[in-house]
Amino acid sequence: MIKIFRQLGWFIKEMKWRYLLVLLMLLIGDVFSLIVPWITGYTIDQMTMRTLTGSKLTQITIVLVSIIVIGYITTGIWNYIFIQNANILSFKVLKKFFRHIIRMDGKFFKKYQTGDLMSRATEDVNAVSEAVDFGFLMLAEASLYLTLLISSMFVINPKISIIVLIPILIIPFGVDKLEKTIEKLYEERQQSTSVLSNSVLESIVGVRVIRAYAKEREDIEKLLSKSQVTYDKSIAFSKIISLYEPLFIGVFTIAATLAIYFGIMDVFKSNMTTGKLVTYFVYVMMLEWPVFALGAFINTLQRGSGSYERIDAVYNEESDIIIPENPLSLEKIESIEFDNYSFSYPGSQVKSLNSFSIAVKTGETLGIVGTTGSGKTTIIRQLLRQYKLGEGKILINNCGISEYNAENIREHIAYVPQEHIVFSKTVYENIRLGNMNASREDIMAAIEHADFTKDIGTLTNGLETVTGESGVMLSGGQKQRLSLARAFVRAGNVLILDDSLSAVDGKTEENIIRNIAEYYPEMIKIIVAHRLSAVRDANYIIVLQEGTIVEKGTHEELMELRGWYYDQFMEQNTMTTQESEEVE
Ligand SMILES: Nc1ncnc2c1ncn2[C@@H]1O[C@H](COP(=O)(O)OP(=O)(O)OP(=O)(O)O)[C@@H](O)[C@H]1O
Repeated sequence: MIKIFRQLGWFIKEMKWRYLLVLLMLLIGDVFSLIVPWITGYTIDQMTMRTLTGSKLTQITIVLVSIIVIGYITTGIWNYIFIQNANILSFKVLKKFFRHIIRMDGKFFKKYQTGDLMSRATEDVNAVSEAVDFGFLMLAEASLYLTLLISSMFVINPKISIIVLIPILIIPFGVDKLEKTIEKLYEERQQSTSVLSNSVLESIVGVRVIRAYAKEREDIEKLLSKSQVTYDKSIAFSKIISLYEPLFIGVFTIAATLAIYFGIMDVFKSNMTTGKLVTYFVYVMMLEWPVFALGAFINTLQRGSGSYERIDAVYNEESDIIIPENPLSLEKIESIEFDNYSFSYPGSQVKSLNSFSIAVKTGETLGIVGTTGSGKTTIIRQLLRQYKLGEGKILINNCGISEYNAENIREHIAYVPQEHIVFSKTVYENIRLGNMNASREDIMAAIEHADFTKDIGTLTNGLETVTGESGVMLSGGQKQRLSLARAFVRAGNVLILDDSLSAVDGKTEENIIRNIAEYYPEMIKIIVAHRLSAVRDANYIIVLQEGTIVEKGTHEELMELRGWYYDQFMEQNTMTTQESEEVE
């Protein structure tokens, strides 16, 4: 339980003045609320002694009204500060969370799936902020109120107060017994929630494929079984949590019974006035709230602590991409070289790149072709520093790639990935993401170079058309050209197309390749393709098989070799000729 204070110590320290103000407000509110029973007892004694005058009654009424007003103001202030604190903490935790995951590498995203990260960023962050809001409030309220109440009770009757305190001492033992079980059950519940979130996300994203393959029933059953696990875990957690309430209520009832019994005995023995007994009774009744608050706070803080651990686990994940202490500054990428480079993905024994060597410099085009799964995308991922480095060297401007900051390298690269990421924004905003400083003219030119202009006219609102979630409003070819236009506005030194022309027809591909050569002559171009026409004019073409370069040269040289490239080219050409004959 103390763990949460260690975990959130940094926040409490940052917000110490706010917390002190809250404590002051609570103290004022609590002291004033204790005066009410005291005044009640005093008034009863005045009445029984027949000394209560009209002016005394007016004074008493004024004091009581003032107490209500002060209580209202102090409660308003601490409430406001607590809610604000919770919001500030959520914001800070989320900011750190996103900053951290955005820097993570491929290994991290293999370990933490999207649904899991979403559940940590929502449910767990809420539980932590609830701990700061409701949990800390309960703690402050319970400890302050209990101290004040018990002290006031001691002032009235120390003997009975000692007897009342005895059952309250039972609480820490009960809490200690329950704590470990609660911690375990909470972690299990959160874990199953993460698994469920992930499945729900997968089903929503893949709903079209599920329908197309008539897998609705199987998918619903899969989701139901995961929901059942989460339900069972939640019930087990709630059961143990519900043990808290009887513990605290039981303690309170014992304390109240003892107070009533011994209090009446003392009045019979004339050790206490009736008014004092009434005040004492009210104080005992008032014990119920802080005793309950103590239970609620332990419960909330424990959940907050468990959730903080789940968030902290993400914070503690370190990227394999080491940031150099004194990175070299990269103004422009002029050359890229892989020298005898080998790489295996984390946890894999297979070499996805094997003794791979190639060099390309400003103005040149490198074409990468080969069988599927031969390592083409892996080369790009290594250049973009998405995974740890392998053996051998990758040189940028003749210096080791690890001597630069990964972000600095990426700044100069305009990259069109295989999977097109389109955000639910307008077409214009989607393209502008490539370069937020790009002018409208730059964007229009990029659209033209991506051969996308003719499509804009067919969209409902032209450039202002909202693409819908993941670009549902666009065809596959349109998404590809939108991604291309985004890369063209980037104004980097390196253009990487990872099979980015696969969804466009031959004519459009030809236009785009011609535009790249004409408008971006200074860039280093790396084109990964299955259709060989996309790399035909490249300065170097490499053919990959199982991570190894098996053929290398210009189009003409490779055709002379009569190897894989030649066979593939002939096959693709025959298919294209047949297709055009069929059209005719
Ligand atoms: N994250 C990963 N973890 C482990 N192995 C991976 C990972 N990504 C790719 N691989 C493996 O590395 C090899 C090369 O994959 P890569 O994506 O580079 O192939 P590719 O040539 O681009 O294929 P395609 O033409 O189908 O896009 C494949 O055997 C693949 O299964």
